[in-house]
Amino acid sequence: MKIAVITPLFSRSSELMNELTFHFPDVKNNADNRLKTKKDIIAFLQDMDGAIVGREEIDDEILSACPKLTILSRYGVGLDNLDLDTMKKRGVKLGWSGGTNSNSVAEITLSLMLSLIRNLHIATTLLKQHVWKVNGGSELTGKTIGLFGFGNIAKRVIELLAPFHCTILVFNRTQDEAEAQKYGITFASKERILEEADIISIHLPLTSESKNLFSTAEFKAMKKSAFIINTARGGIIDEEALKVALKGGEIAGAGLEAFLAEPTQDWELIDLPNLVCTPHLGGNSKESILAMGYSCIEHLKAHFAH
Ligand SMILES: NC(=O)C1=CN([C@@H]2O[C@H](COP(=O)(O)OP(=O)(O)OC[C@H]3O[C@@H](n4cnc5c(N)ncnc54)[C@H](OP(=O)(O)O)[C@@H]3O)[C@@H](O)[C@H]2O)C=CC1
Ligand SMILES: O=C(O)C(=O)CO
Repeated sequence: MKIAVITPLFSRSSELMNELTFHFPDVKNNADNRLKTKKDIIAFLQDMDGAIVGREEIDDEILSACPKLTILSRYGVGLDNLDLDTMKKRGVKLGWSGGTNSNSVAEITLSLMLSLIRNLHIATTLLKQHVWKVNGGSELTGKTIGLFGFGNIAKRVIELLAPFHCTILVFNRTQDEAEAQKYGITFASKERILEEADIISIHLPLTSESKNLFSTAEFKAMKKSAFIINTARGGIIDEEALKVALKGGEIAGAGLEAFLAEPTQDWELIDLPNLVCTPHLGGNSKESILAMGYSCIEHLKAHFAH
């Protein structure tokens, strides 16, 4: 079987590459990230039986040009870059690595929460400019947290928040009351969360329903003292509206880990003092790099064993 590794992130780990080539000796690797266009991806995938993909866009045009492909194993969790309908139509299987990076993202979410509420990002910036200004913010303990999504990452965030005794309100598509009791949360409407939350954190996939879920009206409905965090996908927050809200003091601050365009070039947004930001590193701890990779290899092994 010929396996393509499209995402250069996978081959950062020699352990993963060794394991993959042990099971599949015929591996083509995009280690130097040279696939820049759709044409490049098609040429790379053309003769392949399976592929490990990161966040590269794989659409109908690519799939129809690569008829030998029978599985895409996703190195990561979000599926917004894959045309799932076409994959189904063409009988291309999906290897999904759900949960493999949830602790990693949840820890970054907690870091962003603490940074925002205790002013760490602002204090760091000022001190590096040799300005000694003391503003220790508020404590996270006892605050009301609004989570959008109740999947693997949101549930891990809830577990990590346990020692902080927060009130946790959750907006989700489906509402399982037994799970709500288990996690000690309350399902709530978007409106209630906007009105009551001290920190909102987004853990939804990017879909047509979640695109621009947070825009001007939502920021106006939030408390002026509230913060918003997005570790999910750019596009769920309207970045133009966010800039206006952050500049105008409609909300107190934001934590962004995912951006509309990545790498972002929106320096007007990045330079805002009440923004704390990371370059989409949430799912990339040493531990999750291995967990995502081994999950991909297991998908390929199971698929080609049949
Ligand atoms: N920054 C990073 O490095 C990473 C970012 N991510 C992003 O985070 C997202 C969430 O990850 P994860 O928790 O693992 O995913 P899960 O699939 O475990 O959870 C997704 C949750 O979103 C809910 N949901 C889906 N669509 C809607 C909707 N339209 N309205 C309300 N709720 C909805 C689901 O509801 P239901 O219970 O009904 O299915 C589910 O609770 C990923 O899709 C990805 O984009 C993921 C990993 C790493
Ligand atoms: O798993 C994901 O979806 C990520 O964004 C990180 O790789």
